[in-house]
Amino acid sequence: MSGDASGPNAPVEHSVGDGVFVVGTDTGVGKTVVTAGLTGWLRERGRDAVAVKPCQTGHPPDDDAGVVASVCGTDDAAVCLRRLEPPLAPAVAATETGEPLAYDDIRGGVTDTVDACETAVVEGIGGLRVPLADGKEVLDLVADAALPALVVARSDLGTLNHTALTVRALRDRGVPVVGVVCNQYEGATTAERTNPGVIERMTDCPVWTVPPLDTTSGERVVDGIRENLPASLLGGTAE
Ligand SMILES: Nc1ncnc2c1ncn2[C@@H]1O[C@H](COP(=O)(O)OP(=O)(O)OP(=O)(O)O)[C@@H](O)[C@H]1O
Ligand SMILES: C[C@H](N)[C@H](N)CCCCCC(=O)O
Ligand SMILES: [Mg+2]
Repeated sequence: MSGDASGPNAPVEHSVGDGVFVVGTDTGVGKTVVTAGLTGWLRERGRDAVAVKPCQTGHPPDDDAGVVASVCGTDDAAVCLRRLEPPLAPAVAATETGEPLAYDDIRGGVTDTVDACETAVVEGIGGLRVPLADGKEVLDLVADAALPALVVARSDLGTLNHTALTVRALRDRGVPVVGVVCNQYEGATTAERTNPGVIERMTDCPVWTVPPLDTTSGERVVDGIRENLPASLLGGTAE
């Protein structure tokens, strides 16, 4: 694996078998693509895996649960607990529209869904410090969900800072970090090629790279996650 990243066969300290919170260093880094591919991979292994979007803003056109359902070929693979139209942080979107948005309702919906399925793949909203509701942020929901976190990051210059800050914030709240995915990795620059190894040394996390994928094909998205993340990540009797 180029970039000194951990290989697809690397052992992991934390698996996603009992659920995982897919968090990002920012909005638009690839949380949904990774969530969709991981959920599809778990389901093809026979796991009762369901992706959970706690609150979708910018809806429509943004529809992360719909993307996961399309990749997995079934609406049963994803659930969206709340939708808001403004393409903003949830707390800001709710203020703009005057709609009520209660943190306890969001947290309760997430924990209910986590309890109701074998493997919940919960996707964050933007990055960790995004205002969610009632003065709480996405990071509070991650901590309350009591799941390990998988961090999705950009691969290019600038990601060292964002990724190290994100991992530090998770660990300061006692959230185990499964690893880091450097997404849309092409290795086209010295920064890209060195970033995975530097992130591993900065965070003591395994780092995997996922290349640009054909996101028009659900199969290619699942293939792209299965081929670049370790099977040990799935936990249980992963082959
Ligand atoms: N590995 C990849 N290969 C090709 N395109 C990708 C890849 N990862 C993400 N994308 C594209 O980049 C854009 C942003 O990805 P995505 O929607 O997954 O980000 P996100 O972190 O979930 O964003 P948000 O914060 O809005 O939920 C999308 O158009 C997606 O199809
Ligand atoms: C609109 C789209 N659904 C995005 N996921 C919303 C992300 C809010 C990010 C807020 C911020 O960090 O400035
Ligand atoms: Mg998303």
